[in-house]
Amino acid sequence: MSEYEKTLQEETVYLTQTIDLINKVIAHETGELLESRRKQFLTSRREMWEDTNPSSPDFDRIIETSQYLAAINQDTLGYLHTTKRLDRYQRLISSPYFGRVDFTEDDYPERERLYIGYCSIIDPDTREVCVYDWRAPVSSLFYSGESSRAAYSSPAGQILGTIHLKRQFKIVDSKLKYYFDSAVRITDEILQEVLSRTSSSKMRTIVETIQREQDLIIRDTDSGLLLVQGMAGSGKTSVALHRIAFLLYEGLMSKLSSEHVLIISPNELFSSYIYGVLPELGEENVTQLTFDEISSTLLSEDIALETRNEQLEALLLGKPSGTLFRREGACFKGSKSFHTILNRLLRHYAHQVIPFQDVSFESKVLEKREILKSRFLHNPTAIPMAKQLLKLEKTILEEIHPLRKKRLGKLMNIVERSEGHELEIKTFSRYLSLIEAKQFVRRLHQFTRIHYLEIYRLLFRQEGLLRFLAQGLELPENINGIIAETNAALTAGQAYYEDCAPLLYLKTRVEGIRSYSRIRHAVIDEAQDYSPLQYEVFNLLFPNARFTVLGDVNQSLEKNIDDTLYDQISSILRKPKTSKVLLSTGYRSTKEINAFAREILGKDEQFSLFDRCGEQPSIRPAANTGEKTRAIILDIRDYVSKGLSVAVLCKTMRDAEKAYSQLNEISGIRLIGPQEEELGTGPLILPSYLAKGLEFDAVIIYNADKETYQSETDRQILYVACTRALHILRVYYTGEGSPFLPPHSAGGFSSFRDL
Ligand SMILES: Nc1ncnc2c1ncn2[C@@H]1O[C@H](COP(=O)(O)OP(=O)(O)OP(=O)(O)O)[C@@H](O)[C@H]1O
Repeated sequence: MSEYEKTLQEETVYLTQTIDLINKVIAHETGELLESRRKQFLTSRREMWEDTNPSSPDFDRIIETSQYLAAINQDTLGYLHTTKRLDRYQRLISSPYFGRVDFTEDDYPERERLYIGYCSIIDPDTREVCVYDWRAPVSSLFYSGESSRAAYSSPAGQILGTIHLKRQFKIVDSKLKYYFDSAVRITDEILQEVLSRTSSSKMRTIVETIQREQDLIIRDTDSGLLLVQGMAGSGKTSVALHRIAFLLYEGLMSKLSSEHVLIISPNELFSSYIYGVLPELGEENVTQLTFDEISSTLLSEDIALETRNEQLEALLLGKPSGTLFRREGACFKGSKSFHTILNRLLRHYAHQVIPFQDVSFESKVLEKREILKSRFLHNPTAIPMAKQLLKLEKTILEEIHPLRKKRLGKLMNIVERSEGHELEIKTFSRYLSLIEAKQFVRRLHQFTRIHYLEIYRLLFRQEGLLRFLAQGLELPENINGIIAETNAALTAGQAYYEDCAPLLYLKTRVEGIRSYSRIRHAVIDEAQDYSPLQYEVFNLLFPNARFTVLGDVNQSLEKNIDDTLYDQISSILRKPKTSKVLLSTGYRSTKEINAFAREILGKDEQFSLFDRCGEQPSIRPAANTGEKTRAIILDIRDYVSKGLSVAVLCKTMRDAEKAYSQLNEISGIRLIGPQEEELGTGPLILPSYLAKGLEFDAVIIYNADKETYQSETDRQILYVACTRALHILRVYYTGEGSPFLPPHSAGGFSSFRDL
């Protein structure tokens, strides 16, 4: 028997013991715990019905019943918690762990064998840990370490020691298929195997093959702001989700739970794509919101909003020169300069625009306008403007309340003396008093009621105001056009997507929004899609949160940005400890696809290519649309027959609709638009911006011609589209190809004509 077979046998014995143990735990929990929880739960219910009369209107009884209800809720939660845990154990039986580390702690002679799995398994009799949760401090030894000397942080401090072995297992249906050993670094073999699988419409967990640089991000607990720049497919989203699972596990002590965590996601398709990951990691799902959803919740009562997808369609359609003005406007309204202008606008509004007036009652001045204004402006407690004015209003109304009573007496005298109301002196006097009060309140509201939307409108409506507030700042070349166009849209009751952030900023500053103050950790994925002003909004909306911000400056769709983005984010979010990490290995695509995408980008980026080889991407010029359509149909049918997921990616929705009209004879093919929330199965046609963050076994670029992909931002869109492919990439065009496509000969990429 070889050494390998001997070890395999030994490990099989440990596996059998572990499975027996899981069965013992299940039996223990089912038999004793579950039964006692069930009994407890039934007893509480029975007691409630016997001891109380729930239909009684008696107040004491209601309190009594609610106490019972609280107890029942507690018992129900306990019962559900146990059934959930049992569910997890049942699933663990098929694969209880995936790794092992042998470690000797300094000053202790014993060599410990630590098995690592999705969750801890503890012997209920001996309390011995047989499998450690991958998030436990000691499990970090499995993922980290370049040398045999290693350390992990425990509640008691740093534990130093020596790693003797790292072993990875492939266990399927409770059977040990094989294992790999390495001295210090977990090997690539299992990662190779995982990455060569076909994709599905749902994201998978990566617990078994988390790489060292990813693990450092997942386990970072110090940073108030963690910034991650990572190339396409480097695992940013996966790492973000595993980090949430880790923080929730860690947070058991600090009471961080799923309702305190929020993911800002690029669109609903993406949200549904990642929806299953946290439950698979044994955690509750956390709230996911798109920027559109935040805007809609907070602004849509006041104004009709353009969505991000609508904005992208408008920007991407047509020639870049045709949309220059809109692009300039969008860039300006998201800029740091515009943030300064908004701050100046608020100050200007408070000092110059709010029409403070003398408050008089019965022709006697009670409050001078100068005094009111100065009380408002010298407000040491940073209460938002609108709230402060409401406070002022309340004080004034309280002040005139006794005066109104006196005034009613006077009015009654007047009415009594006048003719025609002898029989209704009291009623008529009250009526007159009410009219006077209404007039008074209306006058008061002229300076105590302000609205963020009016403030924003003023910026574009009042001639010269924006230029006045922009003194010392650089304005876009087409500023007059931008002002006129924005004014027209706002007057028509519409806001462009790029106006949503300024409106949210003003609303939050003016009214003070508390809706998201419970959030203690915010994860922002696709960080490059947000402007500096949007980050200012995040900062205001989530004042109590730490942030994990992940992005790729090369995947911006409508603007050119660079690494300085992260410096800007850091200076906006201003957290005590900020860390920046780079992920430079792409795991999604084959080496060939990654190399192809890198050529499209044309930058000398520090990418390292993970060594998973596959078919060369092929560039396929076609003589005409008919030839192209026939070739694509053949491709799709071939991939579908092999069980691969396929996406035809176009630049815009309009292009996608055209492609669909030509390819709709393929059975089950679907056109995915912005309203779609699920990817489902079967071949798909969609614009690249909706495919952001997603992946497919085979990607077909529908029309990579010179006309469609010509600007620098088009280059990035093409890069995003190509990097969605795991195994196969085919790029079609008619006419002249985009200048960004790698030359066939240089890249060694096969061409349709050469085949
Ligand atoms: N350590 C890993 N082990 C196994 N698979 C991994 C690992 N890291 C990443 N992957 C896989 O690589 C693919 C890309 O991951 P992910 O979507 O998280 O990357 P990303 O950086 O967010 O990509 P993009 O920026 O292109 O949206 C996924 O299929 C993911 O499962």
